[in-house]
Amino acid sequence: MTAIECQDISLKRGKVCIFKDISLSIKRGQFVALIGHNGAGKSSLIKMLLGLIAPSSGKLSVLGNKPGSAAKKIGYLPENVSFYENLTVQENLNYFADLKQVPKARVQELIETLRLARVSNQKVSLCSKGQRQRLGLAQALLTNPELLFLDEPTVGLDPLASDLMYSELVKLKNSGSTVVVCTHELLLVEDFIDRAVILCNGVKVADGTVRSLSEQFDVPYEIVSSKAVDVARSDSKLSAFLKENRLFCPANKLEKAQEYLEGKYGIKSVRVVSPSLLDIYKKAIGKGRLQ
Ligand SMILES: Nc1ncnc2c1ncn2[C@@H]1O[C@H](COP(=O)(O)OP(=O)(O)OP(=O)(O)O)[C@@H](O)[C@H]1O
Repeated sequence: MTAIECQDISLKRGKVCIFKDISLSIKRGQFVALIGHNGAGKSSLIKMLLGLIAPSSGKLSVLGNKPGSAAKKIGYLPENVSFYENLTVQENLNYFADLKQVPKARVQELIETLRLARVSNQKVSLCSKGQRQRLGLAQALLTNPELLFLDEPTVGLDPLASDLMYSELVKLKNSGSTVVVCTHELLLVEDFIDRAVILCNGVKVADGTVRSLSEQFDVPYEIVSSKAVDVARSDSKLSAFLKENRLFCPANKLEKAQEYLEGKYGIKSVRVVSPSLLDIYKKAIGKGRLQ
């Protein structure tokens, strides 16, 4: 079952083409990062999937419906979330819970889970950035959404607060929901996602798992083993992978190289480090900018 299906969607504003011919299919239960440079079109794409803006051309469906028609099943944490500043954290959540016809017990549950209990009776105007973001997440999670969009949710958060946010998102994903997060924090997000979609100048330049993107953009894995580095120096099958005394192996040759190291040299269970999303991003964006 797909959560999001886009076919050749384009968005124009006047003469400006914000994005062009984007096709995207996201399965239910996937955790997807939408990444790209400033102005690449990420927020516009999310707004379109929420039904807040209409595409200029192309077809799209969200949870099997027209965007905007399954609002109760969809959560959204915008980039700049706003609240009733003179109401407390709890009063704000109660207000949104009433609007969305959600029982108050859910508000209490989220206050506990997202560690907002200490500030639940504090006015939002007095909340810190991190507390506001957690409140934003609580608001987005009120209906236990089947699909959740988050636009730069961890900007300005301390490392533990970011980690808490992503842990909650993984829990939501593990319960079967689809999570789409738009972010610049590649180092932070790479451990949590199933897949990355990279936009550049309004064009989708990459889409896949870290493994598949590593193959597509030729960003190698590293085999971290001093024994393997030693044997590679005098083995013509491995020496091409040596770079400054480190062993970098293309994704599509990784298993073969490991079998070879074990079979020929008895070097077992080497540590393998996958390429970072940042390295993949640099290559993908480099190619995208040349198009
Ligand atoms: N209503 C509009 N009219 C004209 N141009 C627009 C409009 N809305 C957005 N844009 C332009 O579309 C492009 C994409 O904007 P968008 O906010 O989607 O980018 P983004 O990838 O989310 O950027 P950032 O990472 O900076 O948040 C930008 O160049 C922006 O100036």
